[in-house]
Amino acid sequence: EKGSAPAIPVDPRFDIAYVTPVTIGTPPQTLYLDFDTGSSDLWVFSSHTLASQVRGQMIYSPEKSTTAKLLAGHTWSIRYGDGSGSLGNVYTDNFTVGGVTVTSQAVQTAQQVSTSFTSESDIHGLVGLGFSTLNTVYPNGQLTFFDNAKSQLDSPVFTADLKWKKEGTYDFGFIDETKYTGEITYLPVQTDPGYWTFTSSGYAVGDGSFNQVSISGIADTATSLTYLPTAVVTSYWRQVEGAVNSQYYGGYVFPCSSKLPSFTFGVGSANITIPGSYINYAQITEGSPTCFGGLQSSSGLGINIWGDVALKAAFVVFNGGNPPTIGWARK
Ligand SMILES: Cc1nn(C)c(C)c1CC(=O)Nc1ccccn1
Repeated sequence: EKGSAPAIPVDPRFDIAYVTPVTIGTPPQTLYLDFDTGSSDLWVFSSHTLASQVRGQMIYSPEKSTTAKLLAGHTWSIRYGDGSGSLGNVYTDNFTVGGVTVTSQAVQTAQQVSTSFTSESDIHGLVGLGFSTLNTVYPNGQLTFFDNAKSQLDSPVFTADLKWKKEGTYDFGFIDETKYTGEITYLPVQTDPGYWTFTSSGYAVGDGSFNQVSISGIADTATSLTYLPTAVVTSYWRQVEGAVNSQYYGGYVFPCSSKLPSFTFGVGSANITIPGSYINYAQITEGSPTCFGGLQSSSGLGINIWGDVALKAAFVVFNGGNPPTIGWARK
């Protein structure tokens, strides 16, 4: 079995996130969810979510699904690294993405969500694609959609082909050779504590020399920006006239009129180049001449994060085989 589903940019002015249509239950209820390789909970806005915290999101109503079953005595509560979070109860139900159906998927219904989720009406929940060890359901942790689907997939993989301000795809169970150029370079994955953690072999700014330095970080499809060590990020922004690391805005900002250099990162003996345009993330406010950078320092996060700004420059294979590996190709 294999499947394909679109990764649609939320607010194509700047790619805050990407959402993918899924159906849950019988008859099928459609929601648009943010697929997240940086977490492992599948949670949705629901008929249980506090009305004051719902603002236009589609919701899943288990009481309207003949195949929904309450997972009695189970609750969940998740806190993301950016401080956002949600919590609630758990059902199992039929869950379909791009034609691939898992018949008894744990669907975590939100009773409460934090303000950043309430304010993003285009995101109706998350599908965790990290390792199931990170799942927060208590007292028994639940499996991700990918872990449940793996055995029925032609190959135990999924791929991310995210695009700059355009619709991309998530493929499940196969590798689409038409989606990339050259070869895929596979790297080992550290699965503890449960992220897709890999080590990049270095970086270059623009057409500058390559700095061979190991950078261990997570591939995170639900994080908009890319957060790397301060030394790397300062050497990048030093090349941009007028760029400053603003306490006020919480990161590097620069004149929107700047022509940004590209950023190249090593994957084994190969490399991926992020065009400068992808690193011009957004104006700080509508119409402002000051823009916020897509490449920011990871100091204070305790982890380096290869978020959408980096991922959208590549074709990425999340290989759930034994052992798991992560594949990178140019496109
Ligand atoms: C900003 C940040 N710090 N740390 C440690 C991490 C892991 C992040 C990224 C993050 O929180 N991503 C996120 C937020 C909401 C929903 C899904 N993913």
